[in-house]
Amino acid sequence: MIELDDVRVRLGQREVLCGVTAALPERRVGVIGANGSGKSTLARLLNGLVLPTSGTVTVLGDDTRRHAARIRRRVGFLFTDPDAQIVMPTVAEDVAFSLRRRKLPREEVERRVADVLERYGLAGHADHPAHQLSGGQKQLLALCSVLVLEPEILVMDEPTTLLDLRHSRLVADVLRELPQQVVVVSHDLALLEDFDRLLVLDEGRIVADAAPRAAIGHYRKLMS
Ligand SMILES: Nc1ncnc2c1ncn2[C@@H]1O[C@H](COP(=O)(O)OP(=O)(O)OP(=O)(O)O)[C@@H](O)[C@H]1O
Repeated sequence: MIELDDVRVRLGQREVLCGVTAALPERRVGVIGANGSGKSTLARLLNGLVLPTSGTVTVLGDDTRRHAARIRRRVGFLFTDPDAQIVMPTVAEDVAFSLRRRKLPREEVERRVADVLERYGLAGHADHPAHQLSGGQKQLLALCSVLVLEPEILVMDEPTTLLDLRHSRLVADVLRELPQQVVVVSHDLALLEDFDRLLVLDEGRIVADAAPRAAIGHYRKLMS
């Protein structure tokens, strides 16, 4: 469960979020809105990467201001730019690196890494240099590196930007099947159309909060 209570975020001179309140128990929540409306900032609030200037963000019962480390362990975050997330030379090493703090036996790490790479179509690239993957493959690798940790909540900031139609569908299928709660910021309306709930942001405020059809209708009107 995620709860935002009158959250304001000021970055520099700018009020980026201006009093956002929402309780989000649904399994799949999407966030849409114009460029610069505050979507990424909202996403980053959910794992404590951004702290509210005022108001509170409560995730899995913890206030992000007080329990940032614990929240970061429980909330996986996928950035738009996978290069920001790739840290090791090869694909398999990069996924294994995510597990370094779990102190698992080497065979267990290898098994989990192989499983997740197989699941997302990267098994054939396990020993390839991570930076030589295509943009879409890098995005899948970043997803593997987050999911291997089995986070309780997954937050994704524009996860399909670099993906072709086939891989976008793969991500949509993954999101449909993942047991954990997911919050996805996206301009890819097709990805979100069967979500449980969509928030529409405009100039730092929630201007619509509804099922996808109604929320996307509101967003289209806003953009026309
Ligand atoms: N560190 C910062 N300092 C000052 N302003 C910032 C900072 N980070 C973001 N902003 C501003 O906050 C506003 C909201 O940014 P945010 O990235 O949350 O929007 P967004 O809805 O995700 O946009 P997009 O769809 O373009 O990714 C923008 O006007 C941006 O310029």
